Amino acid sequence: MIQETIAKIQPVDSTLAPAVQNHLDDLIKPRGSLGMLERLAKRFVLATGNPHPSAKKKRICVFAADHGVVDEGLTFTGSEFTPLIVGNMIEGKSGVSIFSQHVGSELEVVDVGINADVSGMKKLLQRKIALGTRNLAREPAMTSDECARAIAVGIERANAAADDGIQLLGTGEMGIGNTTPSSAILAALLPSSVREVTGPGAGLKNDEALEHKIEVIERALLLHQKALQDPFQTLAAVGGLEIAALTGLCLGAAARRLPVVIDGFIASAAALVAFRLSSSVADYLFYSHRSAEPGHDTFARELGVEPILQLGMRLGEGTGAALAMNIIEASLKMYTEMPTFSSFKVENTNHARCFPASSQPCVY
Ligand SMILES: O=C(O)c1ccc[n+]([C@@H]2O[C@H](COP(=O)([O-])O)[C@@H](O)[C@H]2O)c1
Ligand SMILES: Cc1cc2nc[nH]c2cc1C
Repeated sequence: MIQETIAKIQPVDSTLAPAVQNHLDDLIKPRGSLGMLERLAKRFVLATGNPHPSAKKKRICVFAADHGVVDEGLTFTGSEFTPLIVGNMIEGKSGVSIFSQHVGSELEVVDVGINADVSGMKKLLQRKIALGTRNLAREPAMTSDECARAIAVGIERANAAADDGIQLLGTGEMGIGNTTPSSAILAALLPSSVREVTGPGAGLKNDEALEHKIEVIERALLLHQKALQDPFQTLAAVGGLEIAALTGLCLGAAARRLPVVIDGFIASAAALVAFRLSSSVADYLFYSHRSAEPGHDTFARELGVEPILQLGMRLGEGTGAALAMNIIEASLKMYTEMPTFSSFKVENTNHARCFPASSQPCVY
């Protein structure tokens, strides 16, 4: 299923880019004056191939799972918070539930590996693969089979969204301990030093706790050195079930030409794996916000991506993805609803781009 999906992912047709840019430049406004909104609309039109784009139908897919590596004492809270927050999510009470309602997005919450019996949570999609991962500091977090099954759940949810007519997908996750596998993935696949991509996650007691987290990840990367040659094996060795599902969501969505908003730090690690499996995935991804988790800046710089919001957020769950969805939707309304110079039969004033007049070329 994974290889089949990857085979379907096509790069966008960049020969359409000049026509899209011409339309943006014909909209009745000074050229480039809507800044990033213009780039967002262009990316969306190219991703979907639809000259009349819409993001009215939105869905955030949250994957939840636990992590054996919490045994190393790398988190402020215990794994019991994972089912607790997931319970809040499905009852409309967590950060992502409130923000997704605010922006008019559907919310889907999927268990792929919570270390608790959550079968009584009726609004939770039950796709449990294991009761969390194994401790990646001592052994591979997942078997290849578990990792492939988690990716397949993500692909399944992307296909379900596309079949339901969803026009914009957002990622979300919940999993105490999941910044550790995310940092390990970034360090292995960017690549970068562990220190540069490791931070406090949801919270750490003190600087020594951060040093301990760095040391555990460095040790894990040495232990799994062989696996790090390959993105799938890296994901299995040092990743997480929800991270693998998010990788699958990115792959599945790209195969269906369905744009995806990547939430913060953890989702970015999942997107990186997808990108390393198929570089064309990048054409379908948007990045909601600059996570306050320090390693996110390294990720954004190395991949040359442009997060939309900068609000000091580091909650995860899909909170940033929810907020950025409305901005992307606004950019599409600009693209489809704003009149053009041509329609008014007035001269396009865009040759007078700079004010005050300057001998310097304009940069947009
Ligand atoms: O996505 C982010 O930018 C982000 C940054 C820090 C923490 N989180 C959330 O906090 C949890 C992971 O933090 P930790 O310290 O338990 O590894 C997990 O449930 C994430 O949703 C999320
Ligand atoms: C309370 C809490 C809420 C969260 N939401 C996402 N990760 C989280 C971690 C904690 C600890």
